[in-house]
Amino acid sequence: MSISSPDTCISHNNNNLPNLSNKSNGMRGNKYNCNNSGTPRTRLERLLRERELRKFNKSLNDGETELSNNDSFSPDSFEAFSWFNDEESLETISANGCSTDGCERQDSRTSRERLLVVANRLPVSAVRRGVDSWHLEISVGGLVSALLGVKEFETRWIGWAGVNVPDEIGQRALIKALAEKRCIPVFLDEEIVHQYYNGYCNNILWPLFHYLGLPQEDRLATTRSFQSQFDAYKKANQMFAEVVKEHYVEGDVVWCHDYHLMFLPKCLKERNRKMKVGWFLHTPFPSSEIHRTLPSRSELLRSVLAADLVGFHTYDYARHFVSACTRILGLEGTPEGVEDQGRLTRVAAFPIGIDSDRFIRALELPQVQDHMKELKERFAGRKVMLGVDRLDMIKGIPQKILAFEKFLEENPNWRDKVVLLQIAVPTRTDVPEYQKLTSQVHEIVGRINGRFGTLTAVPIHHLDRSLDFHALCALYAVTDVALVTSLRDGMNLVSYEFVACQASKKGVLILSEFAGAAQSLGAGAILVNPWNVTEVASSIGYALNMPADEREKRHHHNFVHVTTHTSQEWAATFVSELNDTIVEAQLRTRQIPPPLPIEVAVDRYAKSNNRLLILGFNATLTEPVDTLGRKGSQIKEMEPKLRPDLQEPLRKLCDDPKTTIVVLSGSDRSVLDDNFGDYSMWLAAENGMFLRATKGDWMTTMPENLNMEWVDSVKHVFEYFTERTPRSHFELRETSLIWNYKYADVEFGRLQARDLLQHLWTGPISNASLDVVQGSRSIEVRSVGVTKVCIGGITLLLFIQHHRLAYLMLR
Ligand SMILES: O=P(O)(O)OC[C@H]1O[C@H](O[C@H]2O[C@H](CO)[C@@H](O)[C@H](O)[C@H]2O)[C@H](O)[C@@H](O)[C@@H]1O
Ligand SMILES: O=c1ccn([C@@H]2O[C@H](COP(=O)(O)OP(=O)(O)O)[C@@H](O)[C@H]2O)c(=O)[nH]1
Repeated sequence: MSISSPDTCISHNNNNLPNLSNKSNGMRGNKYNCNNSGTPRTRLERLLRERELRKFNKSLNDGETELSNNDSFSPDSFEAFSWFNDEESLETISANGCSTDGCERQDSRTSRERLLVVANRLPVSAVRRGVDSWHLEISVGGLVSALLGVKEFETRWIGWAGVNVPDEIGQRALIKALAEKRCIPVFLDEEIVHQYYNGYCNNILWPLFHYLGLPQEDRLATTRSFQSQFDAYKKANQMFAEVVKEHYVEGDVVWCHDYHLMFLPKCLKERNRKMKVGWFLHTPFPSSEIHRTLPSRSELLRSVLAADLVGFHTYDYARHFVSACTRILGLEGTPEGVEDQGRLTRVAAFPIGIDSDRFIRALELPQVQDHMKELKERFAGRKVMLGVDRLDMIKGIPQKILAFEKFLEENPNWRDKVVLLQIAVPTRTDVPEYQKLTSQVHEIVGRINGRFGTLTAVPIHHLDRSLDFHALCALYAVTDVALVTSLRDGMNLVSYEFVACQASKKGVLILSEFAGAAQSLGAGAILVNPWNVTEVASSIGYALNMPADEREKRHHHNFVHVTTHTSQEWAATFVSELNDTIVEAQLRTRQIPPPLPIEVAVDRYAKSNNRLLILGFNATLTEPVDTLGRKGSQIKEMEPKLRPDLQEPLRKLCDDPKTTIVVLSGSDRSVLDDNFGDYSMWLAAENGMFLRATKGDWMTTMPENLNMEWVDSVKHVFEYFTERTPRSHFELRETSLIWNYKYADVEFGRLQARDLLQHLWTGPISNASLDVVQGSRSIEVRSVGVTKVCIGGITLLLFIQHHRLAYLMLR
């Protein structure tokens, strides 16, 4: 049993106002930083920050406001989302003749930023009552609970209402009923739900992301149906994208949620590049070794990377995601996120929270007090232990019950003094794995109750149903020990809710170390490995016997965390980070040279009689080819060969008496000779160190006294590392040496590069006049001043002057 660990949520830069210069210089705080502590605490702070951002953005866009259209947005008939929060008694909502107090209530805070939440499940599930009549029930699950606590934004929710509606009358009536709750449905037919939701989402991605692998007995069948399920998944994501497009207003923040919608960021950006798109994963993201097994691994990662900001609950999940992108896609992981050809997708940790006030306030309500009284009377003389979970294999319900059995077995004196209440909310009941789990749990509960029950009492009360909010709050409040034994869990909000309701009782939380919540509530909880039944059983004993002062201390730690890291803050931080990310991307784009105005260039070209075209070689005249890196990762590489489709146009240009062509490259002379030897042009090899007209001989521009004595010793170091780094190689050029690890395992290559540099600095080059240049996957050592800019530039300027040429440089 491990008792408490310090809160590991790392704080980050204090970003009450945008500190853009720092960030764009790569000086942000920790890698994949945990953002809670940097959140503007008050609404005023946040407004100031937003105003500052808008002003800043405006200056970038010559007077256009890009960040949000708060001021111009006029409210429509949608009711504020806060009905979920204000209307505590709301268990079910009748869509016909809406029962809530403010269905038509207009939102007075019209300046709030518009947020489109896109999630597979709407916060309400629809039940048909007639041809055009619907009954709406609140959906159960942490995603819904957390997002309902978000009040800062002008929110609309796009998702599936959990029901098949094949007819138009029914669809129209449901659209209308949901509109009153600011919800917009995506209609998925039965076949799509079967293949996309039950199949790809819940039978493949869900177990995989929770380290459970694919279902064992069905492995072959699953593999066979994989492609059709993935096709349905993509199709469903396209359908979500269509609905977003219909309801999107320029400036909206579009926040996509969870593993159901990994394809959505790509679909949205393809439709509108300027849309502000964030994606947040509510489950763990597994180690890249697990993600690698997924046949559609690359496609899914690339689609998510289309978002501007990608968020996870914990630092670990973010790290796993970045590592999957580097190892599987061969992209560059940076402290900010993932980079692909100059475009950055920001990746960060945003630990979710709950609307703690709502729970604390609820405890004062008379109906909750009544519930509490009933429960206390019912279980008088016994300690109450509580489990609240969806009936899902990730929640470790069998493990929990077996540990309780072991505790009763080993502690006969407790048998009539403790009761375990397990709320097991049915979920995904069409998926066979979930059906099997239900029977398994029922069997274990029956056995234990048969074994330890008496005529008047049973040790386990197991409920296959959900409870309404008030009943749940009462239950949390009267509990002595809450037991969360998830085998893996993105966060687990039940543990937060329990803590919020324990201000007077100060009960104990036993929490799985495999729940995201363990990182934030580890200081006060008893952390356990749910697979270790003996450890969990002894933790139960420890918790039941814990003295009051220890309970109080532990509770205090957790209560402070739960009440300060709320769902409101979580959403505000995510959205504000998304806005910052967009501004930063604009700044970065401004540093990139503007694209060539083709029409102007063509016009000038046509009018001039004496032209010089300076062309780069690698990536300008060559073409990328797919190669396989270590472990099968796909890497785009440039072959040092002129693209076949450019041969003809290049020859025409070279043969034009009014045009002089120079290819300026870092490559050595032989590469340029091989590719361009029979064209009529100029070649500048090794960044201009060597120059020749193809009709003549090579000339060198190398300074006469260039010291090359260092080459042999550097070569030794390079050879040493090449031998020890599979798939790396080095090139010996006339004036430089390059060690290249672009085909090697990215992370190992980087480690080796660091060691190599250390060897160089402490050995062969410590006294030499050399430049060491670190490329993204290479290390180059060359004499001081041997660069494309210095040598190539000087050479070319002399060349231009000599020929009295106007010039255009293409790289
Ligand atoms: O919509 P369902 O298929 O019925 O499932 C319910 C939700 O389960 C998952 O919840 C996760 O989100 C919580 C909040 O971030 C987190 O605390 C928990 O650990 C996760 O399991 C799922 O990710 C949601 O999409 C579902 O709606
Ligand atoms: O009878 C119930 C049981 C649970 N919940 C809610 O379901 C959510 C469960 O979220 P958690 O993050 O613990 O796990 P998830 O089910 O999302 O995987 C919590 O907000 C609970 O309040 C509920 O509304 N009624």
